[in-house]
Amino acid sequence: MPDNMVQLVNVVKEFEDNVAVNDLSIDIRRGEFLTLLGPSGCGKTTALRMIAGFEQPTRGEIYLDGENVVGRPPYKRVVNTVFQNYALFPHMNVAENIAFGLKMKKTAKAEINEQVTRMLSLVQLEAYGERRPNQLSGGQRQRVAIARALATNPKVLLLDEPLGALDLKLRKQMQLELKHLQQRLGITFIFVTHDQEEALIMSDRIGVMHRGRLDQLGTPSEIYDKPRTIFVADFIGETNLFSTVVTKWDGNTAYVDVEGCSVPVDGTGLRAGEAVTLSVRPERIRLSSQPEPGFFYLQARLKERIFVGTALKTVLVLPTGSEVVVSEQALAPVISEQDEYYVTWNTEAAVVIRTE
Ligand SMILES: Nc1ncnc2c1ncn2[C@@H]1O[C@H](COP(=O)(O)OP(=O)(O)OP(=O)(O)O)[C@@H](O)[C@H]1O
Repeated sequence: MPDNMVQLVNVVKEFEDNVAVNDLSIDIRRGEFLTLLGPSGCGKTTALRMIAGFEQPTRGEIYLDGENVVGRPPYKRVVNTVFQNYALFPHMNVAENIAFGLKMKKTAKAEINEQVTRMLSLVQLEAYGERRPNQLSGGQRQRVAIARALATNPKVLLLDEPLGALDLKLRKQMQLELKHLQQRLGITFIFVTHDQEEALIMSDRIGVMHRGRLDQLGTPSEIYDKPRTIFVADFIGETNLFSTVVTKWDGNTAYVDVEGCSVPVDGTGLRAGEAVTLSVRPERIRLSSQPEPGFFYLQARLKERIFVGTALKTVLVLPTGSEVVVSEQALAPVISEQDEYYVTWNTEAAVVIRTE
């Protein structure tokens, strides 16, 4: 049994003169919750539709459970899809909706009934079998859509922005529900979203897509803490980017110039004269009213302080006019309000991104 449940090998999808997916290679493990994350138009839905069989790749191969499925229609693949708009049949009740795929497969009636009961209980809708979709809330409809997709026992469930139509509170609740459901079932989920927080919360691994390509594949903490491209650093969470040059290198530590100040960074793989970008998360920057002894500092002018519930965000302006954002826990002792501040950070807080 291959370890990888889904494999895309150099997959390209062209629509007339538009390249929607560009040389995408990705291995998705058995039982994994993998999210394809990226802004609108980056190609994530097209990638999912090719795995489902609704689109065929222009070039490249797609393997499901070890078998090349290019050219095979959706109903002959071991996958099922849940869409954002539920796509439930309005004239059928919940139980009939869930039974639909099994009926098409000519499953025996007793077995269908058993499976429908199992699925209703899985999504906690035991009492709703007789209802029509228009008698359900948005969250309940989406649970029916998930139950319907799981009823035929697919090896892979594909989910295309399935929580997009729900309000924020319900969406957060469903994120955890779906994650727990996936853990209980142990089947592979491939989830598509443009919401980075949703991806961080739910996924075992995230593939960040940008202009049809996979920019980075990693665990949520790898993607957040060690972004490999400027796009990933900027798209996931909030960050401060400083584009700079390595001025000095002594083996372990390199020094880069930020606003005329020599700032130490991890020197691994760098060389003097190389152009790099530093990414420093707002919560990793320290703000003080005096320079901290033993640390480099950048002097900055206060622009505004914004209270965002759990955090206090401070926007400062550096001498060259660029801005830096610092985020502190709202409960942390607030230093007195003044016009000038000093900002610094620990060496390991700055992620060095090599500029290509
Ligand atoms: N059937 C099609 N014909 C022509 N172009 C298409 C077709 N489907 C998608 N595209 C184009 O391919 C690119 C990728 O689209 P895709 O829907 O995969 O992006 P996405 O990342 O899922 O975006 P969204 O979140 O907005 O759905 C876009 O430029 C889109 O316009």
